[in-house]
Amino acid sequence: MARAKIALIGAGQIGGTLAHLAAIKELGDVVLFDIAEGTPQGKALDIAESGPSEKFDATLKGTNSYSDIAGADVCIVTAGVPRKPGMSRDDLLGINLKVMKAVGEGIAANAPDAFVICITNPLDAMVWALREFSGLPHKKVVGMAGVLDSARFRHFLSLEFNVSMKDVSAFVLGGHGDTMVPLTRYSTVAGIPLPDLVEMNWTTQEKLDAIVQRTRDGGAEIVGLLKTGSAFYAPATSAIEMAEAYLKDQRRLLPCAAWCDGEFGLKGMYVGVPTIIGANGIEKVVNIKLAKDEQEMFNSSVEAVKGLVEACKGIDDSLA
Ligand SMILES: NC(=O)C1=CN([C@@H]2O[C@H](COP(=O)(O)OP(=O)(O)OC[C@H]3O[C@@H](n4cnc5c(N)ncnc54)[C@H](O)[C@@H]3O)[C@@H](O)[C@H]2O)C=CC1
Ligand SMILES: O=C([O-])CC(=O)C(=O)O
Repeated sequence: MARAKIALIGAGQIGGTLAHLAAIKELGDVVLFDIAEGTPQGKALDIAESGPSEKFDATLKGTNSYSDIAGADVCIVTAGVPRKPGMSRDDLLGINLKVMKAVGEGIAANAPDAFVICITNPLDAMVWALREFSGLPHKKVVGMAGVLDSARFRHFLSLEFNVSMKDVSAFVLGGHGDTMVPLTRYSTVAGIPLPDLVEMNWTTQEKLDAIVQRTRDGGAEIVGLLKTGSAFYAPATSAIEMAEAYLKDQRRLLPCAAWCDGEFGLKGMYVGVPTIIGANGIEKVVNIKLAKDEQEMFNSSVEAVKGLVEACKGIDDSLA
């Protein structure tokens, strides 16, 4: 069987890391696309030259031409601009919206059957705009954020409980911004929900609240440390987890920014919810029951995302 083709739109920090991970995991042949001349070609060659040591079978091609992504099975979009210290993700909306238009049209013309994973910020509004510009089916266009936010939550919890990250599961829903909703009730250590662990005196409510806040601020913490850009290793790993679920029809249950039309009482919008990813893309949005306080937090996150989508419509008439 021919290898899968993975197109990476944007060959910056995340794009390069995605290419490296896709090759090492032998998910398929990789095409790195960017408007910057030389960058995708240089990164593709550099990663290809790691192949003899790493012993992977995958070709890597860098390009500035959309025609090279023709027939891609998966497109992962990181094209655009990251934030710097002092900025919010929402400050990127105007500049990255224009990028989504070009990328959406490029994917529609060259890889209309692909499963498209958007990473560009502000995530929930950008995945919505990318879907609108590309015209691809909603179940084939999804945003990466919940896997990353949940991974950060899991990491911080594993430090607090001094247990393996493998035994910590967590769910972060809502928009990928300050209003994201880490769900403590649905997060566990080896199946034991976090509120029970507080009752067992394994941690305190204050410590748990601080971990929840650190999770919400997880992106900004890294931006503050790096100063010149934002996180890229964990974001790339998270998107690869989603791409692998699609390519291998794993039916993973992962939190993603997915199109909700009826689920969670929403009428046609993208926001972070639990999904099943398999060979058809988003196979299902898993409509979990939220407690009153969780629903209130989710509602305010939904309102924040709706505000960003309205802002996109105000900038680009074709989206209105
Ligand atoms: N959803 C999430 O959880 C996360 C989202 N991000 C976002 O991902 C995006 C990318 O981050 P990095 O890779 O660190 O940025 P980067 O600046 O290293 O790379 C972005 C690349 O996009 C390219 N680019 C710009 N306009 C383009 C266009 N029209 N077509 C093709 N390529 C274009 C640039 O030349 C650059 O190489 C940012 O918007 C960032 O905020 C970052 C981390 C997590
Ligand atoms: O914080 C940022 O700007 C990048 C991002 O979305 C993250 O790392 O969660």
